[in-house]
Amino acid sequence: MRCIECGFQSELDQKMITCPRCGGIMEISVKLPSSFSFSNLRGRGVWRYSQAIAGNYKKIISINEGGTPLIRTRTGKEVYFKFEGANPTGSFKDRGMTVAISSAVNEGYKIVVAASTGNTAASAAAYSARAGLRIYLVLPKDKVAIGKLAQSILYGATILEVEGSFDIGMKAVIKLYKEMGLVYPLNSFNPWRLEGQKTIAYEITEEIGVPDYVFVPVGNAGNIYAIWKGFSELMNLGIIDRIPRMVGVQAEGASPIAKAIINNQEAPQFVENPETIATAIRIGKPVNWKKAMKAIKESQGTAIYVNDAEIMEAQRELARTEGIGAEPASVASFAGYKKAIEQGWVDRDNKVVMILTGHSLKDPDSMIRSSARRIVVNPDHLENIILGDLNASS
Ligand SMILES: Cc1ncc(COP(=O)(O)O)c(C=O)c1O
Ligand SMILES: N[C@@H](CCOP(=O)(O)O)C(=O)O
Repeated sequence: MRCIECGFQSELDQKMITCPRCGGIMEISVKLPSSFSFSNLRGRGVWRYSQAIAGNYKKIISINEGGTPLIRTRTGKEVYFKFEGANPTGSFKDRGMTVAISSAVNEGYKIVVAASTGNTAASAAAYSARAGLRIYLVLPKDKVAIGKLAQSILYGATILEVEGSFDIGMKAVIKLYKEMGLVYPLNSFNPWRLEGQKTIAYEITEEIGVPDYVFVPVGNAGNIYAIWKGFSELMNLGIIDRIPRMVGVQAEGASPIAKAIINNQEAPQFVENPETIATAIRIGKPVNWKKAMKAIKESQGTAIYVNDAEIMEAQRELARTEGIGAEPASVASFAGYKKAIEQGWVDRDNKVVMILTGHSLKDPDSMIRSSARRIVVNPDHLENIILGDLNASS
């Protein structure tokens, strides 16, 4: 393990979450066994890749996460959507949560905590329930999509609401963890969680080989790093000979990393009051910014931002042309891809994967805002509507 801030190094230690020397964010290095081969793996989902997941797990808390569909666009091009909405609680967070909660259980913790814009909360609450752990969730008051809040309530979490943005809750959780060793933190500054999320890269590689580009929505910025880490591990072992360019996509009103990359700055300027319709990525101070920028730079990728109108248009287009329902933050990847095509730095013939991070049902309000054809009818004469349409189109 190595601290990304001060360079402190340690043997793998599953109790270690932040740097014991400076409190910074830790990276976990994994050397896959030289015998690693996709053809020898058994089972499906995250734990199919257990040889690659750092740590010891006497007991695994799983709800059969991962193994999500990689859906090819109906245009027939080599363009794919990795639909993370198909995870047990409807987002990619479940991949990380199975590993983080299993670590918490194996290390003897009884209480877990997370700050969240909603998806981490729902996932953490479900896995805590399955593990029999007590969970506290710190949420930005009135800023969490209704489906996610409903999930957290259903799974029995204690919900602590704070005024202001997610970043305030995130800071409070880090402080709580550092000052009160009793609680296990489930956010993505916990590097063990990212060990689960990196399996997205393993699944993509096993199914279609190496894409040219992977588009990832970026909020707290752990996932883009985790996916890059997965590809890097496979390349270090010689299973693949290159890694895809990682493209981070942020919402314009919450885009510190994208702006830093675009403006060629070493570090982002944090956003005090992030605003976007994509509440899941309404984050102004991403804790993993260093890891995300490393992933982008080392993969020779880039970052881009999209505005709320582009996000909502992408959500509609994805649903109405591909039949895939994803929440606003999720479709930032598709909105980013469309922009990259428009700007001409991605070609329609490139092999591309867009990560659709969460299910549309998470945020019903966003779907209801879409233009809809809703007609009050006489139930005895439904045919009038259809015949009228046929006449109009002939
Ligand atoms: C649906 C969704 N997409 C994307 C993200 C961004 O992921 P990350 O925080 O790992 O950048 C989140 C949460 O942050 C999310 O809930
Ligand atoms: N969108 C996230 C924000 C927290 O991210 P995390 O990956 O650090 O837990 C959420 O769903 O809460």
